[in-house]
Amino acid sequence: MSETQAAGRPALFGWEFAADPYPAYAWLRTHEPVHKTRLPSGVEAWLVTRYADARQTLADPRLSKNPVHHAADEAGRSRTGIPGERSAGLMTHLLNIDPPDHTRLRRLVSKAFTPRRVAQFAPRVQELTDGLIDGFAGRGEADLIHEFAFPLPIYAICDLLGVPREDQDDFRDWAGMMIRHGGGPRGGVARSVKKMRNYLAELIHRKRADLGDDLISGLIRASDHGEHLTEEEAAAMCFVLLFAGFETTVNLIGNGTYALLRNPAERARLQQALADGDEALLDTGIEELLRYDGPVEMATWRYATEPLRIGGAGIAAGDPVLVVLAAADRDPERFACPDRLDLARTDNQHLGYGHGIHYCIGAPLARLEGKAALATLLTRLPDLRLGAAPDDLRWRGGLIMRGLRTLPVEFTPERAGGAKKV
Ligand code: HEM
Repeated sequence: MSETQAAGRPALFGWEFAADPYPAYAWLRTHEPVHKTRLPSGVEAWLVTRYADARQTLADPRLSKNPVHHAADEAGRSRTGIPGERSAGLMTHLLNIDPPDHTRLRRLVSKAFTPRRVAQFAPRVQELTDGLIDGFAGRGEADLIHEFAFPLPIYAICDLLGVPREDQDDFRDWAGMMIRHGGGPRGGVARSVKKMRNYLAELIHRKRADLGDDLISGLIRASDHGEHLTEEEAAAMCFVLLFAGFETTVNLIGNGTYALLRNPAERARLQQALADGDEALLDTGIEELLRYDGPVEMATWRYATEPLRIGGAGIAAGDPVLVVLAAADRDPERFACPDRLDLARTDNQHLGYGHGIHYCIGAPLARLEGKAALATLLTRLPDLRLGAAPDDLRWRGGLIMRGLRTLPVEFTPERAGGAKKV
């Protein structure tokens, strides 16, 4: 790398970067596509920014998901995970393990996420979506993150797991603590994770005596039929479903709505298609919103188990590697006019759900929730508009996730429509 390139390299990880990281990623893709950086936490990691390299890296078995391969921590403790968690065993989950354990555990939950099984949730997701909109439709304004995007996925995941309705508000509070303090003061996160862990252990115990049709009961059945699933692994599974399925979906709804409000022509096109009863644009549109400004900015941590090369860069054994999905999905080598939002885009094999053996298991549920949320908002609140200037909006500062702290909106209450009969 020449001095001029180093001098021209834009700053990463500041507030300005959080608001719009795409110009910095475009620079990296061109000048240093595989770039070693020091993260705000002090950990050094490689950022992979080109689509072709990103896709290959996500599927490379020489990169482990197990933090014990992190060279910077000989004691085997992850400096990258949630604090206070490793000892509790909740971190021994799908995103932190490799085959054969990964293959065994993933097979156990994959049945819960077939498109057919997930489709059974459609009426409940629609009911939740309408109930939340009913809560603010008469007011003419709302914060769509806190009043809409945030509660929807948490209730949906609770239903999927089989958390009784009367306990779901506790879950909402714990999850809220995790989101609010993510990357900030650590005590709050550790406390809510501990509460969640204790609750899950107790729930698994209770379900054993009264099995139902939910995911936790399915996991218990599997463990009773010789699938070698320990109670700790079952709790870790519930935790990863919450952890991976919650803030991601919040951000799909938040970033997706924001992108539509900032692209009025595309939004009008989608609104018209929905009014005509044509859902094809919603199907391609949700994928485009994932590509254009997806919820997961970087895939989770990977560690080189041996020296290897990515896009010409030499990676040492033990080095952490972060695949920047947000950069790869705007790569002009792969996508025509990548910075343009085109809801009808069909050649759109984006990496928003990852790639390879860790590809998002919850994608069918996320699609269902994202489509219900956006279609219902645009249909019931036809003149929805931003309630703040874009420059006044703040983005969460975390490394992995990309999402807004708040999304103030306004609309005319008299024009708000009622819930569709399902
Ligand atoms: C729009 C919403 C979502 C997005 C963008 C998303 C994105 C992703 C991505 C990028 C990965 C791969 C991470 C990596 O390889 O480092 C992943 C994995 C995963 N996701 Fe999602 N996700 C979403 C929703 C969900 C939901 C709703 C659930 C479950 C309720 C879920 C459960 C999981 C799990 C368990 C994994 C780990 C799979 C494995 O390691 O085998 N996700 N997700």
